[in-house]
Amino acid sequence: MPEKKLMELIRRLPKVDLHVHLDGSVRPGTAIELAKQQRIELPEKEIDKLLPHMQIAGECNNLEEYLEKFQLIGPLLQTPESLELSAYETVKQAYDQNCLYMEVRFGPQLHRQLGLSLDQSINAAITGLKKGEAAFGVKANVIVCCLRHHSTSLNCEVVEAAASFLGKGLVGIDLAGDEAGYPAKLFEDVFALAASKRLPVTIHAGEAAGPVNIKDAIEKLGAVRIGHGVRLREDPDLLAAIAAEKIPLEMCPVSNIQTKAAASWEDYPLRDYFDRGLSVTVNTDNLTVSNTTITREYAILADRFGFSVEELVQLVRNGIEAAFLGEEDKQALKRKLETFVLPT
Ligand SMILES: O=c1[nH]cnc2c1ncn2[C@@H]1O[C@H](CO)[C@@H](O)[C@H]1O
Ligand SMILES: [Zn+2]
Repeated sequence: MPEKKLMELIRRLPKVDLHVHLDGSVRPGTAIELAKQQRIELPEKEIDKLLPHMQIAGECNNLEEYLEKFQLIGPLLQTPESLELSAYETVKQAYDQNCLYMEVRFGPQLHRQLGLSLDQSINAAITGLKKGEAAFGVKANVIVCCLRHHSTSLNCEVVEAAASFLGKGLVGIDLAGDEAGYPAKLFEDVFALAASKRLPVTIHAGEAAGPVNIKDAIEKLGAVRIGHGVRLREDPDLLAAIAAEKIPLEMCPVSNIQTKAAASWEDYPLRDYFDRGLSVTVNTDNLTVSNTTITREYAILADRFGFSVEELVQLVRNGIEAAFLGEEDKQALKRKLETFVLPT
């Protein structure tokens, strides 16, 4: 199929995105606008020139370098208004790609430089998502991130705050940041607290470090989903266990190649994991930093890995199944997906 036709077909396919960071998805034009409003100096004032500061363009050697692209946006997202607007626009961007449902994550401790409380920052993100939900009909919930370089006490504060929003627009908790520098086992106390609050847990693991982090995320931190999990194949026994337990992997193809979680597309294990029956889901990670859309992610799978439309539909189904939603909501999403008519 010609590339343009394939892209349009995939854009029309109803999709979900369970792994997308708010701060990595702010449109560059919005960043310029936020800087103007808040009188914050940016290195460049035009979108084209600003982009390389917010986006992976050329070489990126590892996750650490990838995470440097978040530095510019941090100071711009310190007010309820800026968080709300970015959340709203993330839903708009998902709507443009015919996304039915999304879980948008961010680290509330990163947005307190001007004195916001955790509750205020979480509330702002939820308000933006719910306004987006009302405007565009895309269902959207928040996941909050603990950060690997933060102390146990800062992360426990996030757990406590998250618990008070559970079921009110917040659906889970995550651990993000520099995986190579801070292994999963350092966070047992934080996630024991999360378990006591019955917060659903997903953890970034097997992206910038080996499979032991995936194992620890599940066994020691109570993760019921894994962010990325690219390096799972390095432990065949663990891979078999995760397949048997149907623990979903939130894979983000474009980001996974940029961070060198896999050395190249030839070496990317998503197709292999899918064929082996793992619950593979497809997500974006960061719309701006990775310069991607959910359509682009699926198109790459069709183009490079020969996924048929039926197989792409199965990947969306996996995403719905893995969502932090109740059965009724999942059924409603599945019904919407089934209305998609395959071209003959
Ligand atoms: O792929 C990733 N792996 C690990 N951490 C990430 C990734 N993308 C973003 N963040 C981190 O999560 C924070 C909250 O959204 C971001 O500020 C960034 O530091
Ligand atoms: Zn991520």
